[in-house]
Amino acid sequence: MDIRETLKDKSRIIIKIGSSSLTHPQTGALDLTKLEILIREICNIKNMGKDVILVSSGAIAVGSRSAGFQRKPKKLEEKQACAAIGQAQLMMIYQKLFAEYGHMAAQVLMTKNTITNDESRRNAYNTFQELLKLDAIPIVNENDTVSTYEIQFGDNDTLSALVSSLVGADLLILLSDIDGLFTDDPHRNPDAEFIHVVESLNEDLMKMGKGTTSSVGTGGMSTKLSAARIATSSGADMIIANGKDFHIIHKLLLGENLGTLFLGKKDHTFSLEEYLHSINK
Ligand SMILES: Nc1ncnc2c1ncn2[C@@H]1O[C@H](COP(=O)(O)OP(=O)(O)O)[C@@H](O)[C@H]1O
Ligand SMILES: N[C@@H](CCC(=O)OP(=O)(O)O)C(=O)O
Repeated sequence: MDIRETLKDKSRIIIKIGSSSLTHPQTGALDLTKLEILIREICNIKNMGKDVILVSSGAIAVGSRSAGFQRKPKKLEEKQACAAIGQAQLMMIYQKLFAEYGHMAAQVLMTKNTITNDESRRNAYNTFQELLKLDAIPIVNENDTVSTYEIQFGDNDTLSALVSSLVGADLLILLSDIDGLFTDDPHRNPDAEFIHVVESLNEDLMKMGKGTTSSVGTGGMSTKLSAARIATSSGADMIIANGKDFHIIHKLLLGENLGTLFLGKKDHTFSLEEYLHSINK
């Protein structure tokens, strides 16, 4: 059987959208046409009886545009203020659009502490389980406004993989401004070649992921590959695909050969506890 065929059977799906996929490149303002499509795609997955969690970036990009910044703010307190403005705007739009299709959006803001502290992690786990039981669509972002080092070191690629591991998702989809993983950053190296499937993430592959040149993105490909390591070793498949047209979501779930597919490990080698121990050392 084609490995992509198995994507039809996924039942707990995390979708991560990067800032660059939510905003107009010329102005940085939200692309409302694209958002309408995103919400329809997600509601349709819910209507199939599957669980969906959306990890949405964009708070700083949207807030900084509203606050009149010409480019991504550099100072920490500026980013935090912009995140506060932008997150509220994003949630207002998500609430409205999901409600139009009869679905409930729920905001979950997390910090690194939510994952590293045993009690907070258990709380977060219980909340996710309950939200999914209630058929709500959790919309996750880092709590950028209050968590200083999150903004400096944090990125939603890693966060989405940790959420994927926490809730036992079977598929993580990262939608970005690029078709998937190339052998090198194609914006800098025109000879870079596209990689369709990654069966095992070795060190050579990890080195292919470079940072970002985008004016709104944060992690680039390197954080997406770290996310792939976490997600696949907790048993989930992961796809990096282009978020320029969100119709790609149902195409991926029908098994179309789009994006880079990272195959989940069958032996579930990832331990959230061990990972937390390693980042706290
Ligand atoms: N090996 C690679 N393959 C593909 N893209 C790469 C690679 N290395 C670095 N990149 C860069 O990563 C960018 C995507 O990351 P980013 O800008 O953070 O987007 P997002 O906001 O979607 O998270 C691409 O536009 C590309 O320039
Ligand atoms: N939490 C931040 C985004 C962090 C992040 O990883 O951004 P991106 O590289 O656009 O996915 C925000 O909402 O602005």
